Amino acid sequence: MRRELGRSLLVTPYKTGCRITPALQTLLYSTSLALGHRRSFCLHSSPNATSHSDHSHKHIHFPELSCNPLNQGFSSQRSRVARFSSWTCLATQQPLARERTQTLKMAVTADPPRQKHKVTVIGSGNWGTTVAKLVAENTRGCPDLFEEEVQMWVYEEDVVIPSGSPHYDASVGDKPQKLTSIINKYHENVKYLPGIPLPTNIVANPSLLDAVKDSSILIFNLPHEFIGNICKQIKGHILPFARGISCIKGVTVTDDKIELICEYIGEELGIYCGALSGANIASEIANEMWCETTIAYNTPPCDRRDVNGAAAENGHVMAEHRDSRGKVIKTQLTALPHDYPPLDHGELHKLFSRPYFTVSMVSDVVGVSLGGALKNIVAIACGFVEGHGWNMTAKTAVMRRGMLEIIQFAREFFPETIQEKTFWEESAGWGDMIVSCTSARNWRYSKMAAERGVSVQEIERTELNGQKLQGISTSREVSSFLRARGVEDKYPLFKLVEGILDCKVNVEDIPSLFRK
Ligand SMILES: NC(=O)c1ccc[n+]([C@@H]2O[C@H](COP(=O)([O-])OP(=O)(O)OC[C@H]3O[C@@H](n4cnc5c(N)ncnc54)[C@H](O)[C@@H]3O)[C@@H](O)[C@H]2O)c1
Ligand SMILES: O=P(O)(O)OC[C@H](O)CO
Repeated sequence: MRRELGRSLLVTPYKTGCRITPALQTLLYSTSLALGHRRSFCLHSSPNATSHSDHSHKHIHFPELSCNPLNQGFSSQRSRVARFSSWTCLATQQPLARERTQTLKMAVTADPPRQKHKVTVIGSGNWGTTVAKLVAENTRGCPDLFEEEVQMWVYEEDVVIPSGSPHYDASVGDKPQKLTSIINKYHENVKYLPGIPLPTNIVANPSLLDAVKDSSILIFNLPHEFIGNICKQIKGHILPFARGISCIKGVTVTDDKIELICEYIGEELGIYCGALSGANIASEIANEMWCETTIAYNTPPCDRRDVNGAAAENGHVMAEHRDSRGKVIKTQLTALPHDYPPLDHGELHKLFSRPYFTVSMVSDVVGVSLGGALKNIVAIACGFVEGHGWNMTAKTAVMRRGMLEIIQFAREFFPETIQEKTFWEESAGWGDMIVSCTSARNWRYSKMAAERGVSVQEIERTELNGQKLQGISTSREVSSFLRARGVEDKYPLFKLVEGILDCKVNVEDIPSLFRK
């Protein structure tokens, strides 16, 4: 085999009986990715095969080759076999040497994807807008996979542009304007992410149903207390094969049942939804300061493609997908149609990763979701401790004990699938714990509350300009869930935070709680 890098030309040395080794397969595949084409051709290693039935040989994904003429001798629509006498490299439009190619057989197992994924971000707060920014940069950079335009649903508000803003218009003065109009006109979310220029392919949309229409990728990114209402509104109005990623840090507690937000979304909408979480401060990422994150996504069986990129099945299929408790989900998932590009770890990586945003793909939705949700309770505890006047040593003790309670919680309530290494190895684990207890909002504003001697809720109302502290509601939800099961004493730190929020416990009580 010879590869002329300068011309991006791939030439294969197939001769009669030539075997496609795993090493060759890997090289062909990586070369095809590097060339950036997505075609679903496969070559057969049996050069003398004359019919469909002969092709029980190894297939390779060989996307940058086209044959000429393409439609010669196909035996069926979905699995086509033909003899071709000339091959063309799509990247160079050069024919390949005849003697090297004339003995090849080719099968086309699927038409190349014709659709592209349309992406909608639901939510436009500090993190919602930041994620919309990085995703929009990527949809622009991957036009073969994604539609360039990214819809961002905005909870509409009237906003006054302050006179110090470069977007202040004296003729409008202090008259309130719609936040969506401001974002679409100035490409800046002046309320939730001021000072950050947004890509022009983000469209702020005040209509939730219009924003999600025809989108195959839904990114949920708003405070967790609003997700129930959002799901109610969009249920039945999204593509049946849409897939979700939840960037929300929280849990859903209903009828003494605790659910991961991503699974709650999946159940409510009848789709599959993964989770993104990590040590991520929105304002830093919006300023393109480097950080890491973790995405947990278990590609549903019905979406899996074969090695050539072809869909296993087309249309509606019964999918046996398992949830975080190891049970087959009740929802009947609709498979991603085969004329859409696949949606697996590789594609999600392309959608979210940026030079300043390193993405690690995993399958542990429990570890990623609980790490992100429960660390907010610990961050509030650290804020109280520091506001009280104690320093890093006390905070470190709180963080360590907090992590132990998170792991204990995961073991106790999601024993079937939790992978504890997520807490140690991923950004969604210890990474998020550290950043949240040293520089994020839950820590910062609890500290302020303790210093001023007022409640955190009051600080949220007066200081956060509409932003939310997820730790307050998560603390209450988790405590009520633990109490309903009679196990709250096994989680002294979680119990303590609820007690301080309710002004029933003081920070000074912390050491005695742990002595017990
Ligand atoms: N900000 C961060 O640095 C950060 C980082 C990682 C994860 N997160 C998580 O991302 C999620 C979203 O947080 P955020 O920081 O983008 O939000 P935010 O706290 O900055 O903003 C609050 C948002 O809620 C919206 N809102 C207010 N009332 C609403 C209603 N009734 N219905 C729907 N929306 C309403 C507001 O319009 C605003 O967009 C949270 O779960 C948070 O924990 C945040
Ligand atoms: O600002 P917070 O406290 O909502 O936390 C933001 C992120 O979750 C930190 O990773």
